[in-house]
Amino acid sequence: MTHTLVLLRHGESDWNAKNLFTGWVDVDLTEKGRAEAVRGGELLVGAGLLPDVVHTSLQRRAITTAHLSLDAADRHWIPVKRSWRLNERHYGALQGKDKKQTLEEYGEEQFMLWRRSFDTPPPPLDDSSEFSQAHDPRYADLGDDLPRTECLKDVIARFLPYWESDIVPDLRSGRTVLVAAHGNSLRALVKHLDQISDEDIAGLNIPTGMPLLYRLDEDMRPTVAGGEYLDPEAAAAAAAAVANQGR
Ligand SMILES: O=C(O)[C@@H](CO)OP(=O)(O)O
Repeated sequence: MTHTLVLLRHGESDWNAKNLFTGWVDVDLTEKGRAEAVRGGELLVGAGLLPDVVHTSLQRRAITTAHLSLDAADRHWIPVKRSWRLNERHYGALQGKDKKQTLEEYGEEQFMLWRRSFDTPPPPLDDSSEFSQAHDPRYADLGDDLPRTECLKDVIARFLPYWESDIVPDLRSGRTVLVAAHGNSLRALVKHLDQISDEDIAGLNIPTGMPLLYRLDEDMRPTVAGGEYLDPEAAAAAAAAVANQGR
């Protein structure tokens, strides 16, 4: 018997469209992003994949994507579980900065270290910044867990406890599980599932609004390495566009 997991990165956000580092800043979807979310739901229906439960972050772009795609699949009524542990990687002092300008200012090597290295976080964001979440009521209970910056390694460390405590039990109970989250929080999960090395994960990009299906065995290992995008051609083109951001 296999377990069914569908990963969905949110549709295009306002700051994806503006090419700004986003992280924990709570931006909305663009009209294109909303359409991507609806299409994601239609792809689920077309593949006969009807989620029984959805897990999302505490961020609007993932919450709205989950709602729009489930609405399109007539599954708007399923239970929802939300956790900050599914949030996008905190981008530290880069939050709110233009990707192209950052690339020009710091050069290709530093830019890619901050964007895709496994263990180099950007400089921390000051609590007084307009892009800080230090005073955001939804994170009031986090205490010392509230990040001021994160690298992918940090995201894995805060995501995996939730994977084990909340998502794996839903999968083991036979539910079809939808995880609606973010480019880098989903990269953290895919790295774990596919056991991708710290070096190779730098080359993996998750496109917006494209459902990615994993069938998992009893050990929660993928039966198909890398999973299967429901629309593989569109997903490949969209992933290449993510890789090229800033250029
Ligand atoms: O800005 C961000 O938070 C992320 C996702 O949009 O960007 P990147 O793909 O550069 O990690």
